[in-house]
Amino acid sequence: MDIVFIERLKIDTIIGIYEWERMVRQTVTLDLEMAFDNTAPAATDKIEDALNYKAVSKRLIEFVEASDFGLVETLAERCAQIVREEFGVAWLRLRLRKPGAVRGAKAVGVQIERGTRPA
Ligand SMILES: Nc1nc2c(c(=O)[nH]1)N=C([C@H](O)[C@@H](O)CO)CN2
Repeated sequence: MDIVFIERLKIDTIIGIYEWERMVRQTVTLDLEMAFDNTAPAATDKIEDALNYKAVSKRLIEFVEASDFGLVETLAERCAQIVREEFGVAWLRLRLRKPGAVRGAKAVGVQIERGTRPA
């Protein structure tokens, strides 16, 4: 199985369950591993045949910047849904970090896997 990945995509958004968190934008980061058969783009050298990581990144930035969820779980789930449905990704692993949310921790967050992992 091939993977196309995006590492530490930084996005500012409204996220959090506390009152103060509804009033300031905080940074989250996204790591994505997306299953994709890269044999076609490798053979044609055409971006149309590839899973375009720039296009995925732009779409997620647009979505996350406009969102205002309470839980990181909800935001992660919605991002995974967009990638799977709009970019035809059969399986993905997504890690959403919220740096600085807990004193003493470098980051907190969630990691989810969705879809069926190809052989
Ligand atoms: N499992 C979760 N726990 C917590 C979340 C969350 O989104 N998922 N959020 C918070 C607060 O918003 C926190 O990030 C502020 O410090 C607490 N626990």
